[in-house]
Amino acid sequence: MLRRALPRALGAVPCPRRRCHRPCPPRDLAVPNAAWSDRMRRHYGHLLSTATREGWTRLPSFRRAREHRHQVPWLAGDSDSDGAGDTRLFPRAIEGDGDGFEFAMFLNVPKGRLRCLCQPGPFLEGHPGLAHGGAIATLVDTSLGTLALAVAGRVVTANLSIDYLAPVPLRSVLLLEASLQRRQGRKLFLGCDLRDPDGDTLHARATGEGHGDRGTLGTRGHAAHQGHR
Ligand SMILES: CCCCCCCCCC(=O)SCCNC(=O)CCNC(=O)[C@H](O)C(C)(C)COP(=O)(O)OP(=O)(O)OC[C@H]1O[C@@H](n2cnc3c(N)ncnc32)[C@H](O)[C@@H]1OP(=O)(O)O
Repeated sequence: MLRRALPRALGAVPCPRRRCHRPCPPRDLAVPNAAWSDRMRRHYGHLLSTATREGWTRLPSFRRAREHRHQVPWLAGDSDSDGAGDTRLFPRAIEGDGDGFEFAMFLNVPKGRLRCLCQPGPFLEGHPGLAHGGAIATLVDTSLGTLALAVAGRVVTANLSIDYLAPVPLRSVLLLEASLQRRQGRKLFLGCDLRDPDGDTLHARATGEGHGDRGTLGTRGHAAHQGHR
């Protein structure tokens, strides 16, 4: 009992597979794995190689929201409220490499932009062979949410609107390009396109609205984002 209680009391993360209760360092999931297609690897390599020169930062990505706290300390919610600690960040809930959402994000705060390279896996099926609309919405919400958090601090999604323009085949490669469009008080208005990075297909276009806490939005956001008002 002590073996289980002690790591939790110290804030250690139990092994996600529950095979042991030794602390596990969080694994960065936004890096190539065996399930990434050659196309996914090629685009990732290109984004990574040009990132620093063009002012983009690759964001690490972990299984649980709280594992992002050092990087995103203004995540809403209470990290103690998840009881036994067995939580998953929704787009990272499917554990098999390649089965769910494979994605890597690149952020450019001064420009108010985020890129998300993604490969939807077979467990995200809607119509046979095609990605579920809810899975696409998850990618959109996660991308717009991450951008909003980065530029403005503590923000939640108030509104999301998606035009689904062309079906997304499972295991395809997609590039989501998001940008902050404007700000109005505590509200952030964001938009994104989801495209085939090698072709002309625009799969989806979305807009989202994020709302900040009273008193939060405007301090961090003002400093980071004067150019986007
Ligand atoms: C590294 C890890 C990255 C993880 C990224 C994850 C990103 C995930 C992001 C999410 O999915 S967050 C989860 C989904 N969202 C929520 O759970 C939000 C739940 N809703 C709320 O908390 C509140 O309803 C909300 C903060 C959105 C609004 O509450 P307020 O108390 O600020 O609203 P209020 O009634 O005072 O209205 C303020 C203004 O907002 C407007 N408003 C309220 N709700 C709205 C709405 N839903 N859509 C658009 N506008 C809205 C309202 O009309 C009004 O406009 P005006 O100022 O012009 O009068």
